[in-house]
Amino acid sequence: MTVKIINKSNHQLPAYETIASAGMDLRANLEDKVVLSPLDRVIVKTGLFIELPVGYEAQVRPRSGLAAKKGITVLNAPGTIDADYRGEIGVILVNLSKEAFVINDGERIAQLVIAKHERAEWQEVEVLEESDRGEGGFGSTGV
Ligand SMILES: O=c1ccn([C@H]2C[C@H](O)[C@@H](COP(=O)(O)OP(=O)(O)OP(=O)(O)O)O2)c(=O)[nH]1
Repeated sequence: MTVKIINKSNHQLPAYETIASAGMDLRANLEDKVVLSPLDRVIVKTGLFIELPVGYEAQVRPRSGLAAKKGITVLNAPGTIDADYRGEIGVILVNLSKEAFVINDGERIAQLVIAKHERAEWQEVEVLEESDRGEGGFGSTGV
């Protein structure tokens, strides 16, 4: 599929032909580096703006390497980019390690996955059909 994108960042988009993975890496678009203290969070701008067709969303997901090696993840993962959003894509990073983390301009901080989603037409009713599980949840079957 084709998705319109405006790139106001200092960095080039990856060439489509070279992307075999589900996610396109998102790079930090910063004038100065940002120091993220332990348990601190920050919205990192990407300089990217997209226009998705209705029925699609984009998900901002963590990178496993940053998470495993540095304890850096996306706080609201997966962040949702709505089809009608025309603003700049931001990444909410949180530092779950015990050391400060430096985010440099151009650093690959997250990845963006385009996904189709259902559009539900909510049918308001008084009763829901019974099921084996019923209202049990949150560990009702044991830990
Ligand atoms: O990680 C994210 C999450 C959201 N957004 C942008 C795109 C999205 O379409 C918009 C709103 O996101 P969301 O619906 O998650 O935010 P909200 O807290 O419900 O705010 P709003 O009242 O703006 O909908 O913010 C991002 O740039 N990055």
